[in-house]
Amino acid sequence: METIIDEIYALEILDSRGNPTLRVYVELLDGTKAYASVPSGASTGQNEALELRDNKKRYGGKGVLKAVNNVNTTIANALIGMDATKQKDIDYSMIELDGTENKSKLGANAILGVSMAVAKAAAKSLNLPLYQYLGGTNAVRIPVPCMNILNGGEHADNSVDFQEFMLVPHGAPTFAEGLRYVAETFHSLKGILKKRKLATSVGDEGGFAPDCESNEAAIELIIEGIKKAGYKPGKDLSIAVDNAANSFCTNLKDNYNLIWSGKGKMTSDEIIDLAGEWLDKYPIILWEDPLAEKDYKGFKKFTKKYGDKIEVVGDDIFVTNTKYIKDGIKKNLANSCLIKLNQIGTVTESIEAVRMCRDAGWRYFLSHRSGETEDTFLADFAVAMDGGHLKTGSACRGERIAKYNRLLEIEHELGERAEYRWD
Ligand SMILES: O=C(O)[C@@H](CO)OP(=O)(O)O
Ligand SMILES: [Mg+2]
Repeated sequence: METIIDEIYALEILDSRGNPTLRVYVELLDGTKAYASVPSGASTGQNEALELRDNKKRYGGKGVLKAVNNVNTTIANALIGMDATKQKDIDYSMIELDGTENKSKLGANAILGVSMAVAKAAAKSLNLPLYQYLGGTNAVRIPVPCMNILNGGEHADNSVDFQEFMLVPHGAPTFAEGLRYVAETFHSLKGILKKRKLATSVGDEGGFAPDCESNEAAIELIIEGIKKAGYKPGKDLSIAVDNAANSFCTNLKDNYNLIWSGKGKMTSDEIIDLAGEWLDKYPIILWEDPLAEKDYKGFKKFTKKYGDKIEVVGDDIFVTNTKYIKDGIKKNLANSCLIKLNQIGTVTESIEAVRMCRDAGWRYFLSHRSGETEDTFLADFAVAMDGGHLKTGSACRGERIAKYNRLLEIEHELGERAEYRWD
């Protein structure tokens, strides 16, 4: 059969932070070639699948030659001869081959690279765009681009504790227009920052990283930017926040310390109340990781209080793992889950996580990592998963723009059939 895997090998390449990652190449018997590159996070959940690093001198211990070797030997030996269109069989063969709970033997980075490259090769061989191969003929919804416009926390060295402030162009008629709304606002915010003599340098995901007097000051700047660009906050564009609360919680449970903004120590209840004040004042429609990953009590309370009004997304708490999502659904810890392919390590398991959310009536939010490459797999995957929104950084970094540009291409290709809506 033509879609039989004939060759698999990996290379060590660099990601957007200048750290090593893997690119995996797959070749099929019919001569089809495809490759995929693996992203990497900075603010990670404790239960994420393991990213295998070399711990040697080169690249300060961050090399991935062990993972490359695992692809070139163990994984290649097992998968060559298998049918690339049998994604589930391929992914579960690797899971079995690894045999650990968190993919620590072969490395989730090694496994994911192969998983994505196999999907790309199969789609190419069948002459289907990747989004259609993975999502079927109904994969026509282009996700609302939640563009990260201001960075803090572990993604920037400024005085903002909350990691991400995103613009959500839900009032736009199409993806292309939505992208224009957010890119124009990005530039208008730049103008405001310049005028105030605030830094216009950017964080890891390309959002601005100025020193702000407080977290509130950051959000006020964004609202000013929206208005200056000629849009109505709450109508054309709203705001999404990712606290990434793990990064300012000393015990991952209930001991918060907002160092940079000077707010200092806060309890879980105080964070929840602060969010309530913000929700009264600002057009926020989505809040990710408002609390740390072990703060189940806080998450539950937050969702009970605000879950009717906004999308409450769990990232570090669920790590794209059905084991934790299932528990979260049972306990009503959130009403949405972030989906990051490398948190779990295979395409199949990411699809299973999406399916579990859908079955429970939850939303799911497709996401890049703060360390990325120019790979556009995520754009196609987001359309295939039909979740309606994705986050993949700002308007000024190539590795993020590659995904947005791919979505423009998909919208163009779908023409009249393309859909764009928030709900
Ligand atoms: O916290 C997050 O949601 C992500 C992506 O924005 O960051 P990182 O990849 O560093 O975990
Ligand atoms: Mg997050």
